[in-house]
Amino acid sequence: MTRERLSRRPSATTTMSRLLCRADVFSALKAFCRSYGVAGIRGSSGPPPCPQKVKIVEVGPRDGLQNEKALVPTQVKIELINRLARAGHCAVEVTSFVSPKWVPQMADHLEVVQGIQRLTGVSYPVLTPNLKGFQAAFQAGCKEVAIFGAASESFSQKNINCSIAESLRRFEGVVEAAKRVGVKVRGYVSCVCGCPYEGPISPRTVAEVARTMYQMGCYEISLGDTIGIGTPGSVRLMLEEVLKVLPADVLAIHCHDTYGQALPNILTALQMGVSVVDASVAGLGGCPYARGASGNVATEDVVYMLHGLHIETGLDLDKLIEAGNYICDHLNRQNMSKVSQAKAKR
Ligand SMILES: CC(C)(COP(=O)([O-])OP(=O)([O-])OC[C@H]1O[C@@H](n2cnc3c(N)ncnc32)[C@H](O)[C@@H]1OP(=O)([O-])[O-])[C@@H](O)C(=O)NCCC(=O)NCCSC(=O)C[C@@](C)(O)CC(=O)[O-]
Repeated sequence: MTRERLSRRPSATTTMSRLLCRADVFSALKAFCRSYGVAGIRGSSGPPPCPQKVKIVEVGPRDGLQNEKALVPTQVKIELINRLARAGHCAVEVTSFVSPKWVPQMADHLEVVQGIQRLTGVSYPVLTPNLKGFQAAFQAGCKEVAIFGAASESFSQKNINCSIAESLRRFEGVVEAAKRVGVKVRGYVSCVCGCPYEGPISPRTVAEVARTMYQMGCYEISLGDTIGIGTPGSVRLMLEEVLKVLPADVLAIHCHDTYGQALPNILTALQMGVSVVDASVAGLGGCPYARGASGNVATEDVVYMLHGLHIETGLDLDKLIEAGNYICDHLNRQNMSKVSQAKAKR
């Protein structure tokens, strides 16, 4: 070994202090992981139990656009949906068959479902709050619908103008009608980590509403942190309760990013066995009846994280970014995806 290389070697004391320093950081990380129940730091509790494949349900054209102030032209919505399907999505939620007085942005639901180019293997669910919405969606050729309930009484009243119990009665009618004609039904439960009107929501209520909707006949229950208030800690507590009554493989997680917690919350759900994630291209979104709700987690950011974890999504990130930029150009608004922003600067 040359003198120069020898002189670059750290002394035994330096090496020891570096190791000690690393040991401190490592045990701090392990303590953090234990207290927040995050597996995956080697030496704590083994490798992260994340699924190898994750299904992403793209909700941008519905959840993303329902809150836009200016009406988005129908042709732009159709082009967005087609681009999202071509990016590799297997599920794109396209619109809502709700009252146009309540959500004017979704009033063109019929034109949207009839205008899109349907790709084989892709499902195009729509929201239906009641039988009227279901019948219109079915007549328009929809093969999958979603009913949307809540774990908060106040939110249920504000969003669909009825109590939780009444909403469940209405949903029963929708699910029965759907079963008769072979239409698949997905269920949403909103406010699973908190409500904009009531504050904290009991995980037991979330579990109860989720179980009732599943037993009714929904094939999957999407748990919505409507105002993005959850943290990995509260998401874990909520999921622990839901997992007492439903298996992880019938659950999806639906996170808004109001407090910047969406990605860690999703990771927590994945580590608890959930393998379906709702996301919205370019981070569009918010609920018109949830004051303070910001956009959903950006699909591009979820895909970047999942691919970084070697988890398959079937999505082409570049095409997704192009779809996000396409809609942001039309809306004349900033793309909220951190990944798209970073790539734009390179
Ligand atoms: C549920 C209703 C209709 C009740 O609203 P209502 O006023 O109680 O309904 P109604 O039965 O008394 O009827 C009133 C009028 O609405 C019409 N109507 C009745 N039903 C329909 C229908 N399906 N489609 C079209 N029109 C309908 C009906 O025909 C009548 O028309 P009018 O006689 O006045 O001309 C209303 O509250 C509504 O449309 N709410 C939708 C709210 C909404 O879409 N919110 C956003 C989606 S939820 C969300 O974003 C959260 C989620 C899913 O992403 C997950 C998360 O983040 O947590």
